[in-house]
Amino acid sequence: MTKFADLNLSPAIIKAVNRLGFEEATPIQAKAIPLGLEGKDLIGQAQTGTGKTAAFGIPLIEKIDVKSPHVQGIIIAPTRELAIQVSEELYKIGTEARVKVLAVYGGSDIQRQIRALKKGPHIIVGTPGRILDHINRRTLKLGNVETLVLDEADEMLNMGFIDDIESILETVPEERQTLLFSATMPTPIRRIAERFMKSPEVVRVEAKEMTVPLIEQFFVKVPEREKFDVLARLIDVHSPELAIVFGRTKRRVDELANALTMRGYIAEGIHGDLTQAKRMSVLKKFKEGKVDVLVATDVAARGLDISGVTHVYNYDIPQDPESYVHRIGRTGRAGKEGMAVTFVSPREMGYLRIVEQTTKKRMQPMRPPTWDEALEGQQRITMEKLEEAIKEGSVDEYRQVANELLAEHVDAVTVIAAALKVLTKEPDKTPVHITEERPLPQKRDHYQGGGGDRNRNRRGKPGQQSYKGNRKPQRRTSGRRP
Ligand SMILES: Nc1ncnc2c1ncn2[C@@H]1O[C@H](COP(=O)(O)OP(=O)(O)OP(=O)(O)O)[C@@H](O)[C@H]1O
Ligand SMILES: [Mg+2]
Repeated sequence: MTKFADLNLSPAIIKAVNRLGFEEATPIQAKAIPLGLEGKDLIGQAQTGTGKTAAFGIPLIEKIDVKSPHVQGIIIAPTRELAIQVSEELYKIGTEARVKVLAVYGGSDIQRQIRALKKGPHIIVGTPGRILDHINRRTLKLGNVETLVLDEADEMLNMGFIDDIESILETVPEERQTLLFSATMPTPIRRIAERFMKSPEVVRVEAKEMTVPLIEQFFVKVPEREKFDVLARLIDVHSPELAIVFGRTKRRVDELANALTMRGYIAEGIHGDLTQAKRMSVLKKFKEGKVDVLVATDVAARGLDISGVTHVYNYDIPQDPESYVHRIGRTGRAGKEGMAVTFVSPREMGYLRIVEQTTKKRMQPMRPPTWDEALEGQQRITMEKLEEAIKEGSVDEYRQVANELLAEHVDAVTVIAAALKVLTKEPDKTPVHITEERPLPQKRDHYQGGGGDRNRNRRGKPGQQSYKGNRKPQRRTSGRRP
């Protein structure tokens, strides 16, 4: 275990890190911070939610000369939300050292950003397009940049940002330090990335699996047209504190958010076609717990760090294993537990196996809950709420009516049952419309017909996990839903 105090950091940073409640450095931080301080180029790869932001943020901040008015560090991130989140974390780490951090991203008032840029920020965090825009307007000068970071580098290169990134790099001095971080770094992408770097060191946290062990991973084999009912029942049974549902397309995200709302869940969708203001307000409500279920596309959720996400549902299995890793990594962060459930239509089983081969982790089969089980789940939540109210003991104002009710009805159980019924959100059968999506093109997994697969079939069937899983992540007992 490495303490931050052993990492040769300045007192201002140690103080900030303590204030953030970080007790010791995570493994990627312990490895990357010393190399980063030495000025080495780094490719950092570690599981989701293990503190990569501070792993590049701390050495970056240490090297800033706060007396200079120039931009000395630039971080490029694939989405606006991520740029904001990273700038907030760096601000917290650097506040004691008086390091000024500014986020620049599209969809927000450029004049205001220009004014903020004039105030001499030391570090800029931004999306590729908006950074370039400022470079072209000459409102952002990168001639004094010493450190450049690409957060979620593989995603940015996948998204076709390579030309933008190269244009940005042309304005950054060559003798800079370049840091590149992600939970996944497929080899071809890494080769492209290395073009920007000088004999980079690869810092990787050796782990048996690519995913976090604290995330329990399940799959449910379910035909497309039954998916929505299964999703609703799973949410009833699991009663997540906060849940994220991933859909494959923007239309799917919109339809799912609407359908969930019609069934009485507090759900909202987020994807790239929404205005920046809308995206930010949805995320804010989700973080504050005013929205229980966030429905999202892959891109919208990369890197997002929202505490309290206990469950991730992949309504559609992702096309590539990397997006699976990033999706489920929205839960199980910073040492917390989480559960991930992936829906897979029978024809898509090949994709599931490919995901498992990449992550080196098997998903356990989960049986879809029945309507009765969903009801039972909701009844249990009502009961927990009642127990809590009893424990709190603040029910005196209700004793009078309780006595009246019991005087009128002979059977106390009937009275309580009625009260439970009123309080319970019964599983809803409101018809909803979800456009059917074609399954992904059939893909054969490498092991089909081989020993591994036979083995799995034998194990899979009788040993099926119940819909409840083994461990259930802690649920917020105060329950927000009526
Ligand atoms: N040393 C630490 N001790 C405790 N918590 C930490 C530590 N370092 C970072 N954290 C917290 O852990 C959470 C996850 O960190 P972060 O977002 O940097 O993860 P990440 O590795 O970038 O994940 P992803 O791959 O999803 O982007 C954040 O809330 C962060 O504040
Ligand atoms: Mg990150």
